[in-house]
Amino acid sequence: MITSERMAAVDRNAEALGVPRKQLMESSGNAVARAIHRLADPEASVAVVAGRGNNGGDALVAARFLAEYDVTVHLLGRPETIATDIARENWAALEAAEYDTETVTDSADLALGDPDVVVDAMLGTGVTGALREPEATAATAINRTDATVVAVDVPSGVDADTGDSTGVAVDADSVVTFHDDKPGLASVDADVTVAEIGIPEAAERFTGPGDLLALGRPEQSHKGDFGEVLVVGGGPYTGAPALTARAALRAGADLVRVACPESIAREVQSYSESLILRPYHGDRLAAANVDPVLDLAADHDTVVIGPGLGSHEETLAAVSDILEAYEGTAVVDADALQVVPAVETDATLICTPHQGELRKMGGETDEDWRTRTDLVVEFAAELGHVLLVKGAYDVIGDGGEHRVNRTGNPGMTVGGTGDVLAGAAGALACVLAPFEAAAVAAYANGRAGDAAVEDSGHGLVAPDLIDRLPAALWEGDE
Ligand SMILES: NC(=O)C1=CN([C@@H]2O[C@H](COP(=O)(O)OP(=O)(O)OC[C@H]3O[C@@H](n4cnc5c(N)ncnc54)[C@H](O)[C@@H]3O)[C@@H](O)[C@H]2O)[C@@H](O)CC1
Ligand SMILES: [K+]
Repeated sequence: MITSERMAAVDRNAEALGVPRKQLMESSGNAVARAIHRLADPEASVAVVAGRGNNGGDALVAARFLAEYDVTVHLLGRPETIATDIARENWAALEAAEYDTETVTDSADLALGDPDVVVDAMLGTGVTGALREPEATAATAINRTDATVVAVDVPSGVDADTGDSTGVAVDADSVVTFHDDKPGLASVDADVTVAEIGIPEAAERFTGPGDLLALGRPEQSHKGDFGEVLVVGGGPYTGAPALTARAALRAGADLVRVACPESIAREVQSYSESLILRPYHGDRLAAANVDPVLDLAADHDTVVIGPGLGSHEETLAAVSDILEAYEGTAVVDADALQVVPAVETDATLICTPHQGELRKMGGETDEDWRTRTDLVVEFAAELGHVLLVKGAYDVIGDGGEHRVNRTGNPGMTVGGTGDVLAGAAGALACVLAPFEAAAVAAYANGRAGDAAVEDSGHGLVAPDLIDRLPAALWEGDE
């Protein structure tokens, strides 16, 4: 099963892998035509009803694969209003080759006749709300025919994710859907065929630019759309929590506060004036700080706990107590990771170990790490949390899904890059589901590292990544 949002991401990733949308449209149209070959005898009459989006584009392609049939293509709307280049190109191809085409600008003008087959390609995953005109009238007209109705991707008017329809929807006999089944089709009373359209498996397995689509564009978001992050770190180390907090800010968080021992507050502040500190009593996290930190945590959208905390027994016990009582979303990094397996919590944790830390948590690693994503998925399931295991290939797993990130470079083994990643994950977890936040953070962090190496060669330091996070998250790669 794949949601519309994930489908759009995978489609974008396929494009980045060298398989552009127009190629996928060709495969989709071909698959629809093959379904018609199975359903109808040669010379049967086929009415293709195409909308102006890519769903319609699929059917415009299908028309070219139906030479044995008597095909008429009805385009709903003027050709100039076709929404995408690739659909428009396929319309132009039909026109140039003098296919039997009609444009319908007024719903009253739709003359379907009495076809043997109707191809419903008005709307697919791009539908929002109830069908408007001329689509609504066309849906009623389609439902009134005695034809076998073949819907492209989803019956028009049906929401691919929920199966809901807010008004009239096409009553299809059969549905040819692409790449993977859609959740909304479960409630549709029709034969559903899933057609492979040549999307490489890597477009789903590897993070790519499509994974960033869920973030939206910076101009669409406003201050307050992201969220507030609390970094709980520092003690024996002072640089780590500062890096984490600065990374969270650059990854979009509206506000980041650092809870650290008062003994190091001045030094943490010295890294950046923009950091807001909430110092707690003492020189390392300990039992007395648990309640004040929990109070602070309750006022934030996410918490990042671990960077620079050290592994003093008292500190680890305090981390356990905090995680047990906390109920929100937390990124757990560095020394704090080792307490996670024994912690019982209602919190949603994103754990970011490297392989050494993973072993310390009781997880299994393998030399051939790339092919052993199952180890991460299984251990994540055992923990009940999201795992982001850092390495040459980062593996992100949540017990069900997994994704592999291959951005980044050997220069990133330098200290502090993990702190940056944890901060980015904390910020992104304010706006994305935990698994997505972890995947996008890994992708962007690696991309920032790649950009840094490209700009200045090797000799990378962690702050180089921080400066490049906004571009890595919000700028296209074409
Ligand atoms: N990876 C993918 O996502 C792929 C998608 N493909 C096809 O592309 C389709 C999605 O294409 P699009 O994103 O262009 O979307 P659609 O073709 O589903 O619809 C977009 C158009 O419909 C209009 N519209 C939206 N809601 C409406 C309503 N309630 N009443 C009337 N008009 C409405 C929009 O203004 C827009 O012009 C899929 O369903 C599938 O058929 C395939 O070509 C292959 C790959
Ligand atoms: K459709």
